[in-house]
Amino acid sequence: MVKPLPKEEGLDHTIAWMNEGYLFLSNRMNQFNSDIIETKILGKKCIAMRGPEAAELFYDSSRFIRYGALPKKAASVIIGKNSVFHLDDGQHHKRKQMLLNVLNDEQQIQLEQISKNQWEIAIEQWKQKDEIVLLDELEQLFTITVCNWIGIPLYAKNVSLRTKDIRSMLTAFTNKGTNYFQGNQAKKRALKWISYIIRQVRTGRIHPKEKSPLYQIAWYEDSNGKLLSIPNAAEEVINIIRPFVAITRYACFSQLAILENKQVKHRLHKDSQYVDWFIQEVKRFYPAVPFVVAKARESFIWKDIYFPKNRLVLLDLYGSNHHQDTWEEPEKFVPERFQFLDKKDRYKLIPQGAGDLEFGHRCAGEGITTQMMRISLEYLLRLDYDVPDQDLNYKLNQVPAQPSSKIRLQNIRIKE
Ligand code: HEM
Repeated sequence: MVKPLPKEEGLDHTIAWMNEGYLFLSNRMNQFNSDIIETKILGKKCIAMRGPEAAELFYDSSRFIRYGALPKKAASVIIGKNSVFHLDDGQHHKRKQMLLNVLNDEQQIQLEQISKNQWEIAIEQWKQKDEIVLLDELEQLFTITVCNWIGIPLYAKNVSLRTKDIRSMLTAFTNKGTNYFQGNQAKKRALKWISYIIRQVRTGRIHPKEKSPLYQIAWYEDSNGKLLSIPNAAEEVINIIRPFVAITRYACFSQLAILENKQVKHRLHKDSQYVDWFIQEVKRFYPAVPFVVAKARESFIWKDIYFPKNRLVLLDLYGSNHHQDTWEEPEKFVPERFQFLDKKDRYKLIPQGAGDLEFGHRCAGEGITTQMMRISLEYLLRLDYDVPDQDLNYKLNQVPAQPSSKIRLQNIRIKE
């Protein structure tokens, strides 16, 4: 027997979604006491679901495809029209392989060194200032690091503009979409910039190191043996730069977690196992990507629910990471909970997607995100500073979320 899906009254719920942000889906699921509901956003009917079983279904590529799932506006500003996010089956697998190769262990070692050098330089500058705004400083630090690592020349005079453009892309849908125009302009500038660099590589005017991300993407051939078009190659480069700079939010939230949970600092200094749990808890607890979208490949029935062909399906990432059936006291920040989580479980902790890394759409940068969070923690823990009065709250209806004050720190000095 097919069950009807609980759904809220009303023609369309886009406004409610903009008002409620990360909580939009959970609010309705809690209200209907159901982990699967129907809703309508941007005029499209969607099935929304949460929890580990839903994640397992969502990442079953025999059931779902990505092509055409994201609305065009979001697709063009956030991730580009022909990027890996939209590909399915063999084409997806081949492109994902290339990206995973770009982000391999050897590259991560290079990245570690570049990142640490940039942290040392930044801290020397912070020591000279009365006050820093941590998020702003980190955005610049991460922009320089990622460009350096990818192999993109970045001149000092352009650092502020490039950093600002990446921030505008990240926040294009913040403030109920009013930042969209800025985000779109920034994306166009970034595409022009990176397209120029790809052209320079292909015409032999720039010689990036053979294994560098820039080299690999510029010379990548698709399944038909053709090089990616220049805009498409530029999109894939931007799809590394943009999420890399997004890690700054996690770095700031780590700092917030330390400020708000005084007991964790001591253990972070002493216990590397605890550092792992802490990073996982930051990723679980604090908001990043609210949900992911796919489209039903064919009609099917799951748990007596009918999924029609082409129906949009949303997996609630934030709601899954805060679901009380999966997590004990989910609204408390408790790193120790991760000592009990089976590391092989691919469907419970899902801030960066779930399932298989190679064959599914799970985030290609998960390892790098953890690595950068660990380095950020290591350096921030070496510092002493004063924390002036400020608004450290973050809003769950602002996507992506960040502490309101962006974390102001004063009188920075290195610990004795
Ligand atoms: C703040 C840190 C990050 C968060 C919260 C995050 C989150 C996500 C999410 C939710 C997805 C989509 C999964 C899906 O569509 O089912 C994704 C995919 C992806 N991410 Fe990340 N990500 C982060 C950092 C990174 C970094 C640092 C990189 C690269 C250096 C990266 C590269 C990618 C790529 C290439 C994909 C597409 C994978 C595919 O479609 O197969 N991400 N990420």
